[in-house]
Amino acid sequence: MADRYLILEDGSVFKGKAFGSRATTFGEVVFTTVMTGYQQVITNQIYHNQIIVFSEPTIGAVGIDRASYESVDPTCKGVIVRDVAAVSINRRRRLSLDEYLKRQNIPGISGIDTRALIKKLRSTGTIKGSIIDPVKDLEHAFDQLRAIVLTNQQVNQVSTPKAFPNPGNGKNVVVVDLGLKYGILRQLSQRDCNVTVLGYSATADSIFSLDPDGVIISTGPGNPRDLPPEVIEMIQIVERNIPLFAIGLGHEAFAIANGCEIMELSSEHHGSNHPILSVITDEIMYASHGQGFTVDPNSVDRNDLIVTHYDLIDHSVQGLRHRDFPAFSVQFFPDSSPGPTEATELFDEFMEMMTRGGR
Ligand SMILES: NC(=O)CC[C@H](N)C(=O)O
Repeated sequence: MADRYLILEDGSVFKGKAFGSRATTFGEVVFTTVMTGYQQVITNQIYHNQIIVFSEPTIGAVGIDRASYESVDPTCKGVIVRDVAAVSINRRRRLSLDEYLKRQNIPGISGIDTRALIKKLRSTGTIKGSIIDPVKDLEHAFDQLRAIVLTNQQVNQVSTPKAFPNPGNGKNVVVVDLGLKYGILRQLSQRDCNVTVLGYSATADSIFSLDPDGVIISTGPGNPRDLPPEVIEMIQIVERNIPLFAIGLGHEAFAIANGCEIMELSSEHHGSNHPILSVITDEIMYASHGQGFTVDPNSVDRNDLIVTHYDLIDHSVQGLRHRDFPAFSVQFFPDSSPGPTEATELFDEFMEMMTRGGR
C-alpha cells in the first residue's frame, strides 16, 4: 500500500497507508466514537466537507451492504482509521470498504495513530486538514490547506434539487431535506407514511399545497446560522399550523425560529452511546449523535419552549417542544441509524401527534 499523509492546519503531519480513492481532498477533521455502523456514518450527509476519524481501532470488518446507506452520494472528504480490516465478512456484504471508497472517490488512510490524532483534535477543536500524496514541497501543501475556504452553503449542495415521493398508505408527511439521512425515511416507511421529500427552499405554501398531516425538518451539514433565512421563516409559519418534528440541523433551525441562540460545542458529539435524559418521563436512553453545534440553554425562552431532553455527559440541550404549537425537535438521531433503537419511539409520538391533528 502506498504512503499517504494527513496534514492539519496547525502544522502537524500524520503518515499512513492509502486505501480507497487516491484523491487529494480538503475538509474539517472530526472524530467519531461509533464502534459499529461505519457505513451509516460515512454516507451521512452531515459529514459534507469533513474528514472522519474513527476511534474504533479496526474499521471495515463487515464490508458495505445495500440496506445501510444514509445517502446515495456521500460527500465526506476522507476516512481515517487505525486499521482497515483485510477481510470483510457479512451475509449482506456487497463490497469491501476499500472498493466502496474507490467508487465514491473518497480517500482513506490507515495506519494512523488515531489516539494521538484524537487527543490533538480534543484540544484544537474543529480544524482543517488535507489528505495528500507524499510531496517534495510540504510547505506548499500547507499553504494550499491554509488558503482553502470551505463553503458555508452546504445545505444547498446536499439537499435534493427536485421533490420526490416515498409512497405509502398512511399519514401524509412532507420531509424538508436539509441533508436528509435515509434512516428518517425508513422510520416513516415502517409506519406506512405517504412521504414527499422537498428541497430546502420549500416554502410554507408549497408544503401546505401537499395537504400534509405532518412535516419533518431533516438533519444536515454545517453551521445552522448559515441556513438561508427562508428556511427559518418557513418553520415559523408551518409550526403554527401542522404537526412538526425537527431533527438535527432541523432542530437547530427550529430553535432559531423560536428565538434561541446557537453556539459551537467545545467538543463535538459524534458517536452512538450518548446518554440522554427525557425530562418528561425521567427516563434515560442512549442515542446516536452527530453535532458540532448546540442550542444555547440560556437563550431558550421558557414561555414558548420546554427543554425535553438533555445530554447527561455535557448537559447540552437535546430536545425542545413548543408550548402552544404541535411542534417538537431533537438534536440526536431518532432514527437510530446506526445506534441503539430506543429513540425511534419519537416517530411514534409524531404519529400520535398527527392522529390528534396537532392537538
Ligand atoms: N445532526 C445534524 O443534523 C447535524 C447538525 C449540524 N450540522 C451540527 O453539526 O450541529
